[in-house]
Amino acid sequence: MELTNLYYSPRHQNCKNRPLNRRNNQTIQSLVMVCSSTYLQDSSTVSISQTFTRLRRQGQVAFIPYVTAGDPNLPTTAEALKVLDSSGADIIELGIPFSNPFADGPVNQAAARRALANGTNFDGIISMLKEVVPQISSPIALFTYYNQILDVGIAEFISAIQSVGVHGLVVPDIPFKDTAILRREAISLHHKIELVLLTKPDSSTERMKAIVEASQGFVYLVSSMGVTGPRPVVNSQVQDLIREIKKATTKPVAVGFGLSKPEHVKQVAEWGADGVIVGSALVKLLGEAKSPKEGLKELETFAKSLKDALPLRVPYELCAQLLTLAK
Ligand SMILES: O=P(O)(O)OC[C@@H](O)[C@@H](O)c1c[nH]c2ccccc12
Repeated sequence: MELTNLYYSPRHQNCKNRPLNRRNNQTIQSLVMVCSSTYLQDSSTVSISQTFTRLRRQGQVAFIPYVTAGDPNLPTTAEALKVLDSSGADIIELGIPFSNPFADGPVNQAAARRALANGTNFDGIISMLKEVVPQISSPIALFTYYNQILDVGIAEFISAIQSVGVHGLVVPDIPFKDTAILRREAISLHHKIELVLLTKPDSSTERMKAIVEASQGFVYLVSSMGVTGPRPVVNSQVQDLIREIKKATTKPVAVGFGLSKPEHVKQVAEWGADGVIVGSALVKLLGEAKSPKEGLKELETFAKSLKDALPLRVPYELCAQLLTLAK
């Protein structure tokens, strides 16, 4: 843990976003270690909301990788989920390949084509998840276009993903009026699926407020207009967008679209994001590698570099204790 990354979390009203003084580092480091270890819970698979609560206590930003199921094949996806889980993923977004992924850029579109070409389908993904979910601690947020749910049937789709322990659902193209139907189906006695909604840079304040109000687990802030895919730099608007959303809700905000380098995720975290979502840059490594084995190795290395780039936040009340102690 790089102590220079220690700074107040912008979450607390009277908190200032400034580095902690570096005096007496040993004391600070040992206290942070003790405090974060007391918070360390058994992170066996818990819900998305609970994951963010744990991370908030530990002063951590969620690393949320995205991969496409079945690319390059389902057995490799099974391994990729385990690799991402052991490389620091806090939540994993898993895409169901679709024939018309209109919100996706070339990398994710190619991944969907490869997955569909090798016969990947919903039933195969469910069977794979049945095996893998018990082996990982990161909750899975399934990513799908709305038509794919309607093709299976809302009740059947929700029941199938609940049965294998999926915790979240991200449906970028669901009409806002239909989200209540999905939320109703997704809450069952035994297992609630959290429906994550997306807000975009061009969402009106009124629409953004309605989205953050209805979103469960976290709010997905799409960082830039257009389709998914690596951007050279992070849209500077994101800092203000995060601030606007945090005026409207205390729910966690995770930023995605275009984040493709460690410095991107660090920047977004320092702007106050509670989570960062990286897809295409990981999908490219996994799906376009010389072999699945090579792809898994590159996935692991890159995922770890992204996780390591995320700053540790020390909750304000802990900062105050640290600073008194360090005097
Ligand atoms: O690929 P990127 O630019 O890193 O963005 C994440 C994105 O892949 C993932 O969240 C996602 C995949 N397909 C989508 C379609 C719409 C919104 C989001 C997505």
